[in-house]
Amino acid sequence: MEQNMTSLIMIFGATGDLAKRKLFPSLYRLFERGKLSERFAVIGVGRRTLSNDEFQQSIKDSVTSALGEKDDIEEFVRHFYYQSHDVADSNSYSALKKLADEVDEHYQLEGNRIFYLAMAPEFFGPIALHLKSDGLTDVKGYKRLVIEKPFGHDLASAKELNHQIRTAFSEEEIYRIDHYLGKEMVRNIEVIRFANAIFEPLWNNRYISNIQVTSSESLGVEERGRYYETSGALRDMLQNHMLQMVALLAMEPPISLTTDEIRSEKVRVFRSLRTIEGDEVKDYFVRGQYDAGTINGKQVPKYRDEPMVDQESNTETFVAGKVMIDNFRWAGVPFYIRTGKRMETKSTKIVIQFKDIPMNLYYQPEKMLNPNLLVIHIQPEEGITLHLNAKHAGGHLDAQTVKLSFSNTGTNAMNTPEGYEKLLYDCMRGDATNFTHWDEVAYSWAFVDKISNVWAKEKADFPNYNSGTMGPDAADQLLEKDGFFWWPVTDLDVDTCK
Ligand SMILES: NC(=O)C1=CN([C@@H]2O[C@H](COP(=O)(O)OP(=O)(O)OC[C@H]3O[C@@H](n4cnc5c(N)ncnc54)[C@H](OP(=O)(O)O)[C@@H]3O)[C@@H](O)[C@H]2O)C=CC1
Ligand SMILES: O=C1O[C@H](COP(=O)(O)O)[C@@H](O)[C@H](O)[C@H]1O
Repeated sequence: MEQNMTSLIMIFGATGDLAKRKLFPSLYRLFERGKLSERFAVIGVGRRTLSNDEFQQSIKDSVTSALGEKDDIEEFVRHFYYQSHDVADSNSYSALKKLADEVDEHYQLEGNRIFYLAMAPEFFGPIALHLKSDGLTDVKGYKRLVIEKPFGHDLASAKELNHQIRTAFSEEEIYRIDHYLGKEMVRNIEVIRFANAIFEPLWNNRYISNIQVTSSESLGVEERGRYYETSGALRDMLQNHMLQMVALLAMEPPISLTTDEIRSEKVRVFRSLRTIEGDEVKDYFVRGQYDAGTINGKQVPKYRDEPMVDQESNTETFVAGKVMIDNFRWAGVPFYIRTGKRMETKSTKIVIQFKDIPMNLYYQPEKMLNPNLLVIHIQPEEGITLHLNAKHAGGHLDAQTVKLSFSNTGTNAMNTPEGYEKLLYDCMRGDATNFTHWDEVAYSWAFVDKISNVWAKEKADFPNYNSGTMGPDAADQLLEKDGFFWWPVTDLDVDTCK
């Protein structure tokens, strides 16, 4: 794999929220750890007028607010330049090219360029076309395009966008960000699965009864009402982050750990997703929208009262679904997924529930033997918990749940890097494994479009869950009718499992 860390990083949208909250602190952390070569530079692009000094000050502010005061911050920000540039204005790309060429020469960047599009998605296609037509991609080093979500609004618009960016960049040069793929424990899924003799033989429909993936947020839609109204939880979270986690949980072992091999196994999972359409949608998927309620003792408004949200909005802020993977390994095993805003707590967890043993010798009639669970804690805590049954010391032979727990937070708290830091580093190294390939995007949109098409035609009975709860009752009924229930995410905390 290429390890050339010498690069010019051009961030389009450098005055925006994502750049300030995630990208600049992540770049700083790479710098601090010595993972950026001395020969790197960043050109920030935004519409507003800023001098280089003002831009560098905004970088300092962003790093300080995320990571605290840093002694070497002046040295870091010296690598940053700013260009005021309206991406819709075809004439201003020549000034950008001139600056890029000068910076390239000054730092001897060997013509290596990363174009990071941290802007509203309607700009992605036009920027990519201009980068090519105005010669910014005409370099002797590598050129890579990092593109933020959402990648399209549906399959048709995603195809159109893909077509536009493919005129300027090859598939190998496109890094579609899914920041969940930068999370430590999401990356750990394949290691837990494929490096443990005790799990791999059991990882199939003979031993697993169901898998639950929850990503709950206690925050509401905040200031993103305009975007969210056109998106909803299905497009915002399920089409990308949730289905990516399902793919990692369900894929076959790759023959090697190369980008192509891992991607092709994930694509095979997407191809095996059972299509849910028409009348079936209500049997497999539940949508919700938050009402007012109380979170952490604080009263919060309903979704329809959030800024830039329609008073009659039909947008879902919660989605739960039963996903079936129709292949030899997973036939008959439901993957239940749910995600939503203004839920009880911020938590992303995966629960693998194993089937019951054929006969239970160790229970009193009123006690049930608990199923074995493997819990993968993605965030906020990071770790793994295995729920087993064992005898209490000194007691009778009655089985009790005991938990074997590994807490990543306990051993590694200060070193757990932000997902964006890892993904930026991967991109600089030329490792696209944890970015989404076009085929994954296309299959996931095809799956999601069938659901959104049905929902778009029917007015929902919203709001249907109170803020501070785990979603509408129908999400519980989705599992109850299969004889299951959602494992409560709060009781499964890795830190409480000693
Ligand atoms: N914020 C987040 O947490 C997340 C964001 N994303 C994605 O990242 C992308 C950016 O989001 P976010 O940072 O929140 O957006 P913001 O609205 O905060 O920032 C938008 C940026 O685009 C610039 N911009 C807008 N129009 C133009 C134009 N015509 N020419 C040049 N620059 C322009 C703005 O510059 P100026 O203000 O100077 O005009 C600003 O720097 C989106 O695709 C979003 O979906 C994905 C995951 C999380
Ligand atoms: O992509 C998105 O993710 C965030 C949740 O990310 P997390 O890392 O905090 O779990 C979500 O709030 C946002 O709506 C969505 O666009």
